[in-house]
Amino acid sequence: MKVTISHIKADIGSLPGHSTVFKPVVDEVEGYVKEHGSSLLKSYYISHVGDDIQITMIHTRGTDDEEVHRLAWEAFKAGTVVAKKYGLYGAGQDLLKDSFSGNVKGMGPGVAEMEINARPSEPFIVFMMDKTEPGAFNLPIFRMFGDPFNTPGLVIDPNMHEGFIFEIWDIIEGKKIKLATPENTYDILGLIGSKSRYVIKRVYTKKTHEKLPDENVAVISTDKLSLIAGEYVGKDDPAGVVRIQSGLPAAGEVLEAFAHPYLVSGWMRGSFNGPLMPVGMKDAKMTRFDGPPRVVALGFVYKDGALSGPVDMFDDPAFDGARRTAVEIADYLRRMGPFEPHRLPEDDMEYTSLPRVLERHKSKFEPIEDTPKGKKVKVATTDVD
Ligand SMILES: O=P(O)(O)OC[C@H]1O[C@](O)(COP(=O)(O)O)[C@@H](O)[C@@H]1O
Ligand SMILES: [Mg+2]
Repeated sequence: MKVTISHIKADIGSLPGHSTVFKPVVDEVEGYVKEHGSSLLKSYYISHVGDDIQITMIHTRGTDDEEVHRLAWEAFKAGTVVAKKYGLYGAGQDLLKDSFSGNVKGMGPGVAEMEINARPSEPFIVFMMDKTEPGAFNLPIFRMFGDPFNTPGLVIDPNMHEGFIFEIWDIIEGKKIKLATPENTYDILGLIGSKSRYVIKRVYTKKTHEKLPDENVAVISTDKLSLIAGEYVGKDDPAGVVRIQSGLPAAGEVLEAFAHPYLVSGWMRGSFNGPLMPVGMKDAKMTRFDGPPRVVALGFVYKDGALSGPVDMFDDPAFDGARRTAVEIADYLRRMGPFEPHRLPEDDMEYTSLPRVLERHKSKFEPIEDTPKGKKVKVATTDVD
């Protein structure tokens, strides 16, 4: 039986700054989905991380379905009315267009969706991040599906041993490529290490890919708000859906990818590198320096139209160590103030509000005589005999 998992999220207002959602707004979004979604959806779940409201929907209408996307859009619109009533900060922030036109893609909300042939037991985990960007998923998704030091199933389980296919998007030039592990491992890493440009969009199993080319096992939202709006309008806090078990990484293998709080771009004003802290829902609010960036994992099982769960997977003392390390890294980095590498490199700052500040000094720069002008050069590669 084919089903679609559609996860659509947006920041439509928060309090007191960009810390967390406001219950009456979440209730309004939930109420809208409940009232208007009954004929469209088999099941749904509303959650939130930081200032983003997250709608997980199960239906049989396929990806990019106009009515499902409209439902999410209108639910966010309804929530925005409540956010405005209470004067919440950034009310309606991610709804970048005035009216819905067929699909929420390119309109502000983030979307991660996949149409699957549901297995007899269909367990999956929804990961939701705040104060970071889609490329923050590159490292953990690679570790889950490509790194045997994270996922022993790649070595031990004959159903995983062949490896996986990664679909990688160049979100600056709008191009994509599929590369497979283990044979293209180094090339994949060569691309996805540049996480502000190359982002993993989907993962496929090799076994099913030829016969069922659309059947994916992981999908990430890759929407870049700044590229859509043409200016900085908050970060592009991403979400992802990862199917697990039975020939795929186990629940514990996908969670393990977050046990080391690696650095991601985002945090304060979308302009700083900071550690990604795995937290349970009770800690999914952004405080210190508007962060640190956080990730929540909700585990579900789908069967015959119904969703069981969720289980709040990072709400577990086993991740206390990761949280402690994240706080230590935050302490260390914060001492650098506005300096790189705590602050993002110059190229990434183009997508923030800094250019507007520096613009006023542009005409005051004077040439320095007799100084070679620096320009980026390509390093020649030497052929090895
Ligand atoms: O200039 P403003 O409107 O106060 O916005 C600054 C805010 O933007 C943010 O980068 C927005 O974060 P989000 O991407 O989660 O919306 C916050 O860190 C910061 O408080
Ligand atoms: Mg956010």
